[in-house]
Amino acid sequence: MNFKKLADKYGTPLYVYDFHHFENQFNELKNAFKGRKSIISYAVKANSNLSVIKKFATLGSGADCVSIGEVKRALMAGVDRYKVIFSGVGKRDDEIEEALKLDILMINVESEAELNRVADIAEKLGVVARISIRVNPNIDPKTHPYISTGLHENKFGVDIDTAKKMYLFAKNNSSLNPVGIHFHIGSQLTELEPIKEASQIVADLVRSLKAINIDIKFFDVGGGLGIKYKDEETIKPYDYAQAILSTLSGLDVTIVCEPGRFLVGNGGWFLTSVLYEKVNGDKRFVIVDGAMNDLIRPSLYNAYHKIEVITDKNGEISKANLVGPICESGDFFAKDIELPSTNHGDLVVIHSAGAYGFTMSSNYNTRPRAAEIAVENGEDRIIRRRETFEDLIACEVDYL
Ligand SMILES: Cc1ncc(COP(=O)(O)O)c(C=O)c1O
Ligand SMILES: N[C@@H](CCCC[NH3+])C(=O)O
Repeated sequence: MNFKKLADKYGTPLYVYDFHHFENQFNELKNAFKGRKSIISYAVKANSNLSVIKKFATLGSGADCVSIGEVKRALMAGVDRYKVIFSGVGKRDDEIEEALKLDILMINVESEAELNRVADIAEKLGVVARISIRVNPNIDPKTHPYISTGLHENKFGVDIDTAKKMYLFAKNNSSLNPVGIHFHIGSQLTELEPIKEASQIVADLVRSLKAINIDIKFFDVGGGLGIKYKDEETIKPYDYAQAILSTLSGLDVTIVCEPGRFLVGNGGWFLTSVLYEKVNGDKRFVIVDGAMNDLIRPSLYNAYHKIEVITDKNGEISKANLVGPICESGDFFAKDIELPSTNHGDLVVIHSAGAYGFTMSSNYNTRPRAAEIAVENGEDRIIRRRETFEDLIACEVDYL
């Protein structure tokens, strides 16, 4: 990837995506489930650019969505409505209503109270709601606490006993059709055992539901597959699939898998340019034109992203903090890392920025968000133009 050329052509800060990487990741995971009925439903939250979703749609992907906005993005991008799932602990009535009207595969319900709302809204509309229930298996996924979701202390899903009650309620309600079951224990998972354990617990629940004539068709294992940011041992898709399949003996279910980060994380880079260097006491800072509003993962999770500096200055390498222009001390991409001495305008490439990069960006400090570029078949094209000041104030009224 010629980052310098792309930065010169489109300016910085800039997100660059390699669509071939996305395709390879998708195919590797899909092939891991070969021979079994499976749907890969891309978790749109990881990178919701319409062109990215469209790329996955053309590969046959479904979409895992967490707002009606994401559902609409998925459908606009050409995802088959019968591969769209709508999850989330706090769906509004209007979101549930719209999802039912759009006739997507299933609404993934996360509480008894929500199930009642879905039933009432479906009845009012005169439709039958296909639902799945998100089970919280109380398994420690061994990841960052902010992105752990499968423990009872997390807000997601319901415990097994509540899930059973909900399935019985759904079975006896003519506006509900319980077609699926779901779990998702966390993100950036690098250990297989917790996934297998969770899958076993949920598969056992499917068996006990079968015994009372509740026939689950979609076994949704969530997302969470981790990627290599630094030197992590990651889970191989084949081993992942085998671990899940080993829990499903005797069950005729379609496996639904909702990866986000695995598909796009390492196919994205964030490009930013050096503005200045300075030294405060004995602390060296390299200040760039990108900031925490563009890529918040280091500030929010202390996440590691590999940093590469492209410079022809032949200076010394020394420790520095790589920081942005935002008025927060938490605005950094890396702290105390070895960086070469730089010139104004040198390019800094931040790796593994394809997932939860642009989608978590904001306009803090009235900073227009970066442009996004797709690279495919040796060609680059813009898939989101850089925001302007006018874009940022477009919704503001009554100020004159
Ligand atoms: C329900 C659900 N599915 C899928 C994902 C995608 O996760 P990841 O990007 O870790 O694959 C998430 C986010 O963690 C999620 O909450
Ligand atoms: N935003 C997180 C992942 C959250 C996954 C969504 N449930 C990250 O950047 O790692």
